[in-house]
Amino acid sequence: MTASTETGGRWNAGVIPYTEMGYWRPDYEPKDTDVLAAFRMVPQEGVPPEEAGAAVAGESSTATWTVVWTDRLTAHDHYRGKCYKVEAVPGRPGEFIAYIAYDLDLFEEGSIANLTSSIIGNVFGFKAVKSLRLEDMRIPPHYVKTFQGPAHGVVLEREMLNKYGRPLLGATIKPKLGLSARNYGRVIYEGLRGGLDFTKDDENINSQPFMRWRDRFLFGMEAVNRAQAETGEIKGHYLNVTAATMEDMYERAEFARELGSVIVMIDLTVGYTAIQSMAKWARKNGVVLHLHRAGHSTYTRQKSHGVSFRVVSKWMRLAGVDHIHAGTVIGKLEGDRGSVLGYYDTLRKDKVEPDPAKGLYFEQDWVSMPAVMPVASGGIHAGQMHQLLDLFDDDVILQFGGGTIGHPMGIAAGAAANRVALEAMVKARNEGKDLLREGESVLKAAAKNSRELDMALSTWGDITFNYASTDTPDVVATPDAV
Ligand SMILES: O=C(COP(=O)(O)O)[C@H](O)[C@H](O)COP(=O)(O)O
Ligand SMILES: [Mg+2]
Repeated sequence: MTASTETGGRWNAGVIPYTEMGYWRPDYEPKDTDVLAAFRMVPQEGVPPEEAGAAVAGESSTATWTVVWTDRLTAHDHYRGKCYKVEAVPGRPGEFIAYIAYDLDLFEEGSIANLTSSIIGNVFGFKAVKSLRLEDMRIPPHYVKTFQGPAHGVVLEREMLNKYGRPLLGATIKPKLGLSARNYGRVIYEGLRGGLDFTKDDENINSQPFMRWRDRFLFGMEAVNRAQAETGEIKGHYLNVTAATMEDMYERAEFARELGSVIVMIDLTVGYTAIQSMAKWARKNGVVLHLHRAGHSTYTRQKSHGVSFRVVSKWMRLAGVDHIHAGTVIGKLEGDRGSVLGYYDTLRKDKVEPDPAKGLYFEQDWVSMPAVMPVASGGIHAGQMHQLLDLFDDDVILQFGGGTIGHPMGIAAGAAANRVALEAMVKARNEGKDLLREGESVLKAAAKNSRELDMALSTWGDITFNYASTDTPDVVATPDAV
């Protein structure tokens, strides 16, 4: 391979191509213990795809831009990332998928920070590629087993809550910012007594001048306790403990636990190490850990550059969260059906098969690591209950912020509308009804006995966020069958 030295200086003119440094290995058979990655790449003009793939493999493992004296002081072939296949993406000229295998020895056990510093450390700024997207990874069981995984997981969470056989219901308190702690507590109480299982702080509620965290926790837990006493059900409010330092986060989480909260919340913005620390704290203290994926769209939304959310989902299951926002398909935020269902499979199944329609490139065996409860949230309402149950089945939290707190009859009525719609739909599903064909009539029949649901349907029944579907589906490449 000499083409990359003939590119007039655009890429590595005059230096040894990565293909010749041992990073292009079409003969290589990935081992069961290898970490595998599928990168979508658009090579720079004049850079052959094999050279671009080899460059990505090199920079994400051992290489620098030239051969160094010290290479031979290591078991170099063992440590090199190996690009073993490059495939053109059908119908997308100039786009390729590079498959790279990394030996397990390249990674520290149980560390997302270390895994990501390797795989996405420098390569996304590399001149060999115009753009690069990490589409999927295969984490071998040997590496999976070095992570704690979800603090509790779906099965244990249901035991803690004593709630089975249906999705859980939640709501994000709105307006996002500005409520005083006492009024905030009132909204929580109304939502929970009306029929929700959970209410939730929003991603940007931390400890602002209008409501400090301690007051939010006190009024919030008073509301939870009152609603529990009244309904006889276990309820929770996700107390967001996101803060500037680990010390602050631990202090807030400890206080939440002392007040008897079953759940605390963090944002993805706190970083991988902080997430892993909080997952350990959550398991040790018997408190469910909710993760809001705040900030993810900055690098997950573009289809040609960044990191797919299916990879972030994998990292977060390893890191140990119990809940993660994973999309709605039919709500206000982007996410095509195939890809979103792929995220849900990644979070919930024990063995995930490769599936091009869901953007899943590799088989992923979680070797009994507990499942993460996905959260469908963002612009959904009671009128979509049949679609939501059909899409996501039982192990999901359906979260309605505006769709509870915007109800014309009040917050408790908004919560009741969601609970009635959900229970009617679960019953219909259990009786064998086809949710997509018969769901709307089931909802209308249930609304005859519920003024709250009737009002929700007449207020929001016709709302569909069609503009969400203008996003390009996230699925185009042929998946690898390893
Ligand atoms: O505040 C909301 C939803 O409010 P509402 O229900 O009023 O639209 C959440 O932050 C979004 O769900 C985040 O998005 P995602 O869940 O996709 O990460
Ligand atoms: Mg929000």
